[in-house]
Amino acid sequence: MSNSKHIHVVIFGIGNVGSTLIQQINMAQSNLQLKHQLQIEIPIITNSKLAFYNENGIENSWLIDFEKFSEPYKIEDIIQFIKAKKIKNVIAIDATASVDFVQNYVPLIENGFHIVSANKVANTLSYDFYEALRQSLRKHNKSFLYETNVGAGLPIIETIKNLYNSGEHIAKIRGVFSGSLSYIFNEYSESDVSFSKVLSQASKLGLTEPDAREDLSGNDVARKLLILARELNLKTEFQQVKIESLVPKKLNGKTNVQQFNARVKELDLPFQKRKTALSKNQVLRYVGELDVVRQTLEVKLITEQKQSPIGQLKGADSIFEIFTESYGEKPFVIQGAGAGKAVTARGLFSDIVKLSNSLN
Ligand SMILES: NC(=O)C1=CN([C@@H]2O[C@H](COP(=O)(O)OP(=O)(O)OC[C@H]3O[C@@H](n4cnc5c(N)ncnc54)[C@H](O)[C@@H]3O)[C@@H](O)[C@H]2O)C=CC1
Ligand SMILES: N[C@@H](CC=O)C(=O)O
Repeated sequence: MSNSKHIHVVIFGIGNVGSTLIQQINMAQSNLQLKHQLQIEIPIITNSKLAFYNENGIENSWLIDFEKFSEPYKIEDIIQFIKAKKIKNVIAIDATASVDFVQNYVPLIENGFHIVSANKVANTLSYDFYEALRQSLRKHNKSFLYETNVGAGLPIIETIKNLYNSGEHIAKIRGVFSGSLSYIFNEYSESDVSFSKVLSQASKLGLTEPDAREDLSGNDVARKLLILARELNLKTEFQQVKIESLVPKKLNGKTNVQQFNARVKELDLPFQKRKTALSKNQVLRYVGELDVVRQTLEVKLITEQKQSPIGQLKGADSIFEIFTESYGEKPFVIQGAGAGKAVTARGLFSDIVKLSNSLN
């Protein structure tokens, strides 16, 4: 036990992904110890308002402990606790979808935290923010891993980075980038169930964003495209992504999530019309395309032949077709579950282990 490396993980956001990560870490302890001489402790867990602290690491009773003993917090309280208890090797996990939370990244980095994030927001704000974050990481010698930002647990970002760093010329990345939209259109195209019902199933399975309009508006796919573009050193902004939104204007903007959910049946008729217009061999798919040569990014709903690789997708699978110089006309393809709490939490866990291996 004494030779183990101790890693401390502070989890922000204990929803679908965050709570599954806690379960996966708890279940993997003896294996991590045996194979990697690694002990991962979780001294703090939080939701948007409350934090629960245990300097020795939360226990299996964490859910009840959180309900009973959590208290309101500010980010300074978290930093202060870690400092006061002299806790080293600390990784902040962002398992929120919060725009506000990413403003904490730089203060966390300045106070010794590494970051592992499932939240796409930090990588998709302005390019100035993107750069400032990386400057802070370099200055404080800290790491920021975010493999789950694109394709959940699939190794997309690392693959793209490795290809790019080895000088491979990537011309285009095309595919179905969203697990939830994949599930929605795979199910909807094949079944007689209404669009709103399929959407609600996707949400119950933990596939959608906390606000499903983030998926339906195309914003979530646009973010993924932008993240990949920036990995390829394109200084692109979110506003440059051409987006086809599937949310009618009247349900966007002025309605909140609850109001949208209450009126979601209004989506049924327009989607039924699109479905009726399909021939027997066609399906609907929401695709993204990053054309690196032209520097264009576009996300849209298309009609696809059932027999094509994109047309054949099942479940919540994503597919990424990567066109490069060495692979020629035939793309290099990565396919698999592109959303879901278990695969996403596993992706975060892999980032934690990867980062831990680089720490002393
Ligand atoms: N569910 C999935 O399949 C995938 C999710 N992701 C990303 O993972 C993140 C989490 O997704 P889910 O767990 O499905 O969402 P969720 O809605 O189930 O959980 C989000 C949690 O974040 C908490 N939260 C919100 N604002 C916060 C703040 N300022 N500080 C601390 N906690 C805050 C909420 O209270 C909630 O506990 C999102 O960014 C999502 O895009 C990424 C890949 C796949
Ligand atoms: N809503 C997203 C979740 C993961 O990023 C998706 O469906 O891909």
